[in-house]
Amino acid sequence: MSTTTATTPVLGINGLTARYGAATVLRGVDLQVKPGEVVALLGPNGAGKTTLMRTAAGLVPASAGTVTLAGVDVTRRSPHRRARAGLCLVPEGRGIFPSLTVRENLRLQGAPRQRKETLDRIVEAFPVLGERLGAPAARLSGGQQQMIALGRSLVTNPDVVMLDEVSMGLAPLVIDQIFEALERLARTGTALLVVEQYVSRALAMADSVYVLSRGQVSWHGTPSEITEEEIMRRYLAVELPGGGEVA
Ligand SMILES: Nc1ncnc2c1ncn2[C@@H]1O[C@H](COP(=O)(O)OP(=O)(O)OP(=O)(O)O)[C@@H](O)[C@H]1O
Repeated sequence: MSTTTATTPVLGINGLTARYGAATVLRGVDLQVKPGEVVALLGPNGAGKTTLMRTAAGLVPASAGTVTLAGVDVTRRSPHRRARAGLCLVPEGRGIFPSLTVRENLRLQGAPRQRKETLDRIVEAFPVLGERLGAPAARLSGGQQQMIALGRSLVTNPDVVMLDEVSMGLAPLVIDQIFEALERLARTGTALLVVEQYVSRALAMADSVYVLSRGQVSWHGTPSEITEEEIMRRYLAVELPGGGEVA
């Protein structure tokens, strides 16, 4: 009997290195998402956050290191098999099909037998989608389109969902709704790895925080161990009013 099961991460990233051609973008990244945990992944533009998620999902090959799902090494598995093993990526830009209806977008994944049940669950989480099931996704607002993307992540009942800048381009009120939906999702026990430009929102919901700088983890801890200001000033190189130094 294993005594490590309780702490085995749902998603384990170990010494991960990835490159585009000659450019190395991730350099030996270690990151763990434990069951049911919300992990925020922060860092300046170009640090490699999207690449980390794409490599975990199998869309970018790892040139060194491993990706594990519930302790199982999936580094050489296809994106499809990783999705079946419980990993879901909600990409930046939403990845929905504008000309298909809301219902069709939500039905693209998942076993046909469970479609009705799944659709009910998604509509329960995002009631506004229930009112627009027959409409082409292109006719929905940006926030509603993001709800489709999030809804699709529920279809396969994943153990861990990676969310890349889900608030991008949305109005504050809509972002509130999206984050409420994420918190509901987290409460059901789904682990989340969240890349988010709004540091305060990310810190408010995270159990664990990683800061990535130039493809390496530059800080890791809990939100109680760091302030938003410190992250902005030391790691994101954002000049704050009052003349804070830039790292
Ligand atoms: N398909 C690609 N081909 C070549 N280089 C790429 C590709 N995608 C990203 N890069 C480069 O890899 C580096 C990391 O990019 P990535 O998008 O992972 O960073 P990020 O932290 O997500 O940044 P952002 O916040 O701007 O999305 C950047 O220098 C970027 O220009």
